[in-house]
Amino acid sequence: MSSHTAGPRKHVTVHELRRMKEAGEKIAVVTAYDATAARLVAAAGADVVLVGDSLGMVVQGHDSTLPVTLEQMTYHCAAVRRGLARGDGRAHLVGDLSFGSYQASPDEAVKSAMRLAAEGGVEAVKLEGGAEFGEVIRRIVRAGVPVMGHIGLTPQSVHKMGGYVVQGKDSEKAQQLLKDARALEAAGCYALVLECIPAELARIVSGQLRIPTIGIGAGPHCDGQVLVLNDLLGLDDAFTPKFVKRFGELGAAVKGAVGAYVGEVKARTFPADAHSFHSSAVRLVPVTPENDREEPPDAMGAPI
Ligand SMILES: Nc1nc(=O)c2c([nH]1)NC[C@@H]1CN(c3ccc(C(=O)N[C@@H](CCC(=O)O)C(=O)O)cc3)CN21
Ligand SMILES: CC(C)C(=O)C(=O)O
Ligand SMILES: [Mg+2]
Repeated sequence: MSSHTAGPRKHVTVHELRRMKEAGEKIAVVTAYDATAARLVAAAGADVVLVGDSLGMVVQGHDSTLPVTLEQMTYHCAAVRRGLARGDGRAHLVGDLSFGSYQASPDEAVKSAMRLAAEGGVEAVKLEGGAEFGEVIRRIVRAGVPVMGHIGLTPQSVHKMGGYVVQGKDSEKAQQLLKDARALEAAGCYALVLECIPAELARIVSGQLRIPTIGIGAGPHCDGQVLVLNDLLGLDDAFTPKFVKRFGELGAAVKGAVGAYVGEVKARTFPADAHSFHSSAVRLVPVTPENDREEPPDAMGAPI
């Protein structure tokens, strides 16, 4: 039944994602920003790895995704691609187009998408926006790069939305969102992220589209789900929106492990002999005027 426990590890393509929707198999998407994380999430069975521009907040410490550049997205995508290359090659890799890299003109959007594919090694790009991006999407797809759409709460428009708030709550906004979803499918998107919208609306959108919907804060009726890796690992106590479930408490685990290391360094129990290198030849190092001096005493005043 579940394809990640047994069977061939064939690469997840845009066609495979469509097949999964038709077969009613849920799609699991998770972010990664570096090679180590990519290797771990792929080994855990994620179908799709997303290099999200959320790295601006998670990795760079900004309070929005707006400062992230295409250069930086390319760098992180390439690192994730190299991490995936060390695994079984099953996961599908998508990278976010950064703010400012696709909005000004279709020509610039095509160039940005091609750079992320060529240098970053992604097989698809994701961009935020509704029907107004139809032309941009058509042009990128025509250039050979699959496009994942993203509507609802679109973090690159945080100032337009007036904050990170749930979208599509009244029937007029819900109607508009459904129209956008249809337009994005018609423009050639192969999948669509629905972020922070009512579960009832996400259910209707998912039922009306033939392309898979990937929800984050969009309820259980989407064809797949996406979460930021750091959020699902429980690495950050400060970021706790309603849609995040912590599947681990790695923040506490990290503090525990690093605290133990610090304690052992202070107590002189680390490094032990097992972690040290030895060479009997070193005693034969000739004593010269330069190295013939007493070792400094340690802080306790004892000779080392
Ligand atoms: N670590 C991380 N996880 C993410 O999911 C994420 C990022 N960063 N950065 C980019 C965007 C920003 N995102 C956000 C940020 C905050 C809320 C938030 O505070 N939502 C409120 C909703 C309030 C309301 O409208 O009722 C919540 O309580 O969930 C939602 C999405 C999602 N993305
Ligand atoms: C949360 C997902 C959908 C995203 O766009 C990101 O991580 O940047
Ligand atoms: Mg993003």
